Amino acid sequence: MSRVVVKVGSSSLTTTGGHLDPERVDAVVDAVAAAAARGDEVVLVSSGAIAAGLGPLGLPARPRDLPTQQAAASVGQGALVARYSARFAEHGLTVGQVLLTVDDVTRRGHYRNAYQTFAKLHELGVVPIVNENDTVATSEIRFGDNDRLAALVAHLVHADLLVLLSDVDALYTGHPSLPDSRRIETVGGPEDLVGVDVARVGSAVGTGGMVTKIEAARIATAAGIPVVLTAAPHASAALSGDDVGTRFLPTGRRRPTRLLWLAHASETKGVLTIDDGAVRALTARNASLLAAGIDDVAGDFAAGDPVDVADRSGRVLARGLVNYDSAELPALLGRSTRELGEELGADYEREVVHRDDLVLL
Ligand SMILES: Nc1ncnc2c1ncn2[C@@H]1O[C@H](COP(=O)(O)OP(=O)(O)O)[C@@H](O)[C@H]1O
Ligand SMILES: N[C@@H](CCC(=O)OP(=O)(O)O)C(=O)O
Repeated sequence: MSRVVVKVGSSSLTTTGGHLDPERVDAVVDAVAAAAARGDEVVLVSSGAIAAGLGPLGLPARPRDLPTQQAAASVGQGALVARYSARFAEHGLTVGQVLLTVDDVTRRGHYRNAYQTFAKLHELGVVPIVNENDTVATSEIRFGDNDRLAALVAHLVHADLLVLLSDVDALYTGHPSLPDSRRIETVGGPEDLVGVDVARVGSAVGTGGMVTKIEAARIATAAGIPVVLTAAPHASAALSGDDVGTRFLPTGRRRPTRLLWLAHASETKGVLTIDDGAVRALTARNASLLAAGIDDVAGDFAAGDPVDVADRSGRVLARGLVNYDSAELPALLGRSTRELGEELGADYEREVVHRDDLVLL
């Protein structure tokens, strides 16, 4: 038995007219249901909420402004899940909708919640259908794309495989419409992507094109999870382990889950610039970041927010969840923990970023 995260893009589920294409949704469901029948646990990360909401709202194209995108997502997500529920039910399977925002997976309490939700759904034999919570996500808190969301979910649920389904059957050396472009069968590491042209944009309804898929594959493979990228009609073959599409091999080992979210999912709210001694403490000794090693604070953040940690040249070397508000930090900079404790009370002896909340990049 293996645990698989399958991500399907907007262009594989909807018509150009902005409606769901029931036959294509059904084909994805049938492939997932067949894998579930073999004993696999599948999490489906499905885009398509915005694309499926266009037709019902009479919108001719994907709107540019956030409020209209949110409205379209609100309409389309319902239609999407209704169709999924109906088709999975024909296979005797129940689906559960999971809508995530960045906060759900970077804040400690929320993160545990998300993990437990997936664990319970699996225990109950439910197929989770995940999307970003587009109707409430604002521009600052958006994952940005579902390819990355799928990679992070794959890590969260300890998946053995991530399958990215798109409207193109593989990664090609250049845009697939160009005559010289060839299919890339295997990507063993970043060196295999040198010279591969992914610059041209994707479909009209999708968001990321190939760039976000490669980024998602990088996140998943770095965490030890292999990735197969192929077209939706090959879903069944990909889930059976056949040689289709492009396979990205693992390049690294699993890391603690919450820190992976922190490294890849969060939009940071500020920057702490640290001195050379603090750089050494963080990188060589895995130490916590103390006020004494901080030169400068930029941004507007509250305790608990994710921030970048940069050296004096401005290079970002770590990310962490900060323990103080941006307003109270400047008065603490450069001062020892003991001094702060004596002057301001024990509450000020806490690290600025605890090492458990810090991930080196
Ligand atoms: N080197 C490449 N190999 C494959 N596809 C590419 C490449 N460069 C750009 N693309 C484009 O990326 C598109 C897939 O991205 P996108 O439309 O965002 O998909 P989805 O909606 O499935 O997330 C393909 O249809 C293709 O036009
Ligand atoms: N959350 C958005 C999808 C965003 C997205 O990444 O789309 P796609 O590039 O088609 O995977 C939606 O459901 O419309």
